[in-house]
Amino acid sequence: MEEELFPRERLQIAPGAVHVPDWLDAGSRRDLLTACRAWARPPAGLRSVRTPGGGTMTARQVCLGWHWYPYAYARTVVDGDGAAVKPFPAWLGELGRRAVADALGPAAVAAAPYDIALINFYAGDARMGMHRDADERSEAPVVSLSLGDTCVFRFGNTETRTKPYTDVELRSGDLFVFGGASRRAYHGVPRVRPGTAPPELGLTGRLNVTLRVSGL
Ligand SMILES: O=C(O)CCC(=O)C(=O)O
Ligand SMILES: [Fe+2]
Repeated sequence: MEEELFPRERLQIAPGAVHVPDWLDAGSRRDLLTACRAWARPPAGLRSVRTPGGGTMTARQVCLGWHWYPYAYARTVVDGDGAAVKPFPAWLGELGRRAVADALGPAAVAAAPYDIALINFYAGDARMGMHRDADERSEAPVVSLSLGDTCVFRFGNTETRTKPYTDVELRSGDLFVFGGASRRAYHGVPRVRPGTAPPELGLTGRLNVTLRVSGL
């Protein structure tokens, strides 16, 4: 890996929202990618998400534990092949709890276990519009892990899709956690930088895994 001219430092972007660069070690990045490739296979595999307005999200998605579709959760892929959603593995929940403890401190770790993963795959210049993660009943922090291409992650406020917001570069191996006062903040991915994935990982494109507590 290329040396950074200045090491990237962990940064609180807003109260309860923290970016931790290079949180995943090399082995964990490889293991998570291998797992994502298996989860992407049918049944209940990677799919394009259609929105009620008639659009299609440019990032493709696969879910674990609960299936997300605009704008609710189900146990089967109700807007796809109808198959049962793949189980949410215990090791992923443990990773989520460790991430929250590292980013926000042990007191921020939710009592309820993580039970949802949404895995988004951004090919080429796919992106994601400003939105809130609002279909979970739990206020537990959302844990976001990134692999592959670098993106611009826009983290805003709880009131509007517009300014004020902060743009953060998320790179392969980075962790971003948002909970507390930031749990319902608008956020999105205005741009991915194609071709920026570190070659040693062997991923073309960008993967983002968010872990959530459903409260369902
Ligand atoms: O890809 C990302 O970094 C964000 C994904 C996201 O906001 C979501 O899945 O709700
Ligand atoms: Fe989100």
